[in-house]
Amino acid sequence: MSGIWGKNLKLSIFGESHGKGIGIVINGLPAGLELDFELIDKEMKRRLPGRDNISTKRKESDSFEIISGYFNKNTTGTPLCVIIPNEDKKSQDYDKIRELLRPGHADYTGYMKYKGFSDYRGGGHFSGRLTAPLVFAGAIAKQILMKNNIVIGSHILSIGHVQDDYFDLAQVDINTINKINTKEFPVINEEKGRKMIELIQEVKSEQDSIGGTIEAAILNLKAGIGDPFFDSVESKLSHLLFSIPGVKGVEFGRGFEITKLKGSQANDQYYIQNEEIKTYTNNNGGILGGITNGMPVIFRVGIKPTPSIGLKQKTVNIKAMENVEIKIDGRHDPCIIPRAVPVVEAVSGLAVLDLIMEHGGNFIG
Ligand SMILES: Cc1cc2nc3c(=O)[nH]c(=O)nc-3n(C[C@H](O)[C@H](O)[C@H](O)COP(=O)(O)O)c2cc1C
Ligand SMILES: C=C(O[C@@H]1CC(C(=O)O)=C[C@@H](OP(=O)(O)O)[C@H]1O)C(=O)O
Repeated sequence: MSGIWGKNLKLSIFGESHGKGIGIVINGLPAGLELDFELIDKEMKRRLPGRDNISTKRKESDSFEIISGYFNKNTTGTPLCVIIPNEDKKSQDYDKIRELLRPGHADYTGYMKYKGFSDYRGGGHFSGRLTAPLVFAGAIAKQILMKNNIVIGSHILSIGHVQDDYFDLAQVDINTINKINTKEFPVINEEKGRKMIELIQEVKSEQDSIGGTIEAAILNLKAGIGDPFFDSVESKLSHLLFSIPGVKGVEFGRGFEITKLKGSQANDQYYIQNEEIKTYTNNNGGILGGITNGMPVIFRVGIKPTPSIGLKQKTVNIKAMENVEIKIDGRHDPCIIPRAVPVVEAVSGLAVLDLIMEHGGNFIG
């Protein structure tokens, strides 16, 4: 069942973009955790739609209600369920095109899988809106990880061809992350950040959209976490990262660039610092044999241009079985990347928490 994920920490997401609400049930949280609502609010705001002129105009507050699993200001250890109401639905935009398949969105595949019965409004269950509950759950994971000194940070690495500086794979540290965290538009090179915003505004004025990449780092994961083969750290992270709508690629360390190197250039050579084993370089992104090696875990996520664009496109009417043209009105993100940054961090936190729980629950708390 696609809406359920996890081994030790189990997630079940539900809802549709234009239904009553969306939410998540989190199983496996430790009992006795006082939730950090300031952190949850902060993370939810980073993802919020309708917040600036480079995101969708749909205005949601993403205020949430915890239905179960929280009592007397503490998690109970039983399933924690949260609901986020949908407040700003404009379903008439979708009535007009209900039989026309939006190129690049999940209209056709969803129609085939659910035999035409799925809620098509606002992308239904496929909508990027369902990343709101993921951010809620991720904020709880981040809180638990932070107690254990594990920090996750990320920046926008590229929008179209405009490229930010890369993380220094072996040297990225808490100062780098803290500096990015203070920025509204999270980039290392602010000049490049301005160019990215200009590009998003340009494609928006052309009724088009643009894609890009996000680079993320997980700091202070001890060596020895993860498994070979099926539950490798890369597999666990990728599973959740590819669950984010619009994600088309994930690469670790030097990524595909490593294929162009010789072994002598690619291998991360060892040294000892303060009785800890480190590597001079971090081309493998902190993972060897599916297991953490104590260096920062670094990866990049590639996200496609938003499928719903205002420009005319060729498509079909699935009821009439006719070739037609489609022009999509409505409130769409001209670029998904800025709003996906907290989502990438959230799902990474959830994957890491699940991995760590595998290594003994007493690590948490
Ligand atoms: C935060 C976020 C916001 C998104 N906003 C939009 C949007 O406004 N319009 C749209 O067509 N797609 C948007 N998407 C992408 C679609 O949901 C996604 O492309 C679609 O469900 C098909 O899934 P796929 O691209 O993974 O194949 C968004 C995705 C995310 C993560
Ligand atoms: C509402 C959100 O984003 C939505 C994601 C989305 C899609 O197709 O993914 C389509 C748009 O929905 P609507 O047409 O109803 O405005 C976005 O606004 C959100 O992220 O909270």
